[in-house]
Amino acid sequence: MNDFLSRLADTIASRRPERGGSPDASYVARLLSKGPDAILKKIGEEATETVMAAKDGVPEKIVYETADLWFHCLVMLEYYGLRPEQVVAELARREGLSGLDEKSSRQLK
Ligand SMILES: N=c1c2ncn([C@@H]3O[C@H](COP(=O)(O)OP(=O)(O)OP(=O)(O)O)[C@@H](O)[C@H]3O)c2ncn1[C@@H]1O[C@H](COP(=O)(O)O)[C@@H](O)[C@H]1O
Repeated sequence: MNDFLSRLADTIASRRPERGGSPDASYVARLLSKGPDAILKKIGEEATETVMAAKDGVPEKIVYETADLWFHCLVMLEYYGLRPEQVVAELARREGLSGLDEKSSRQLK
């Protein structure tokens, strides 16, 4: 999975206008060239569509909308010069740490 996300992130990075991505030929180039407000608006829309799909409970719709959401998050990460490997590394750092334990340690601080 990590390999695929890395490859997709590389494709997205290659669509940066300064790397020759053309807004006429590429959805990603078009979205990157519109800037952060347009990218973040798409994430908001896709998050809402994911929630609605989950409420409907149709597995294919949940997978489809979650893919749209993840994809647009990858575009957002690229816009800010970040990589999916960094998100996976953060999840890996949390592996085995109960969310409840983490929350109570924060409340002690
Ligand atoms: N995985 C995706 C992917 N998932 C979703 N989308 C596009 O994201 C858009 C989702 O927006 P909506 O569903 O809201 O549809 P819409 O109403 O047409 O969108 P808007 O006009 O509102 O932006 C659609 O145009 C989808 O085609 C994607 N576009 C590209 N990719 C990947 O990115 C690569 C590079 O794409 P290009 O930059 O277009 O070459 C592709 O080879 C794919 O691997």
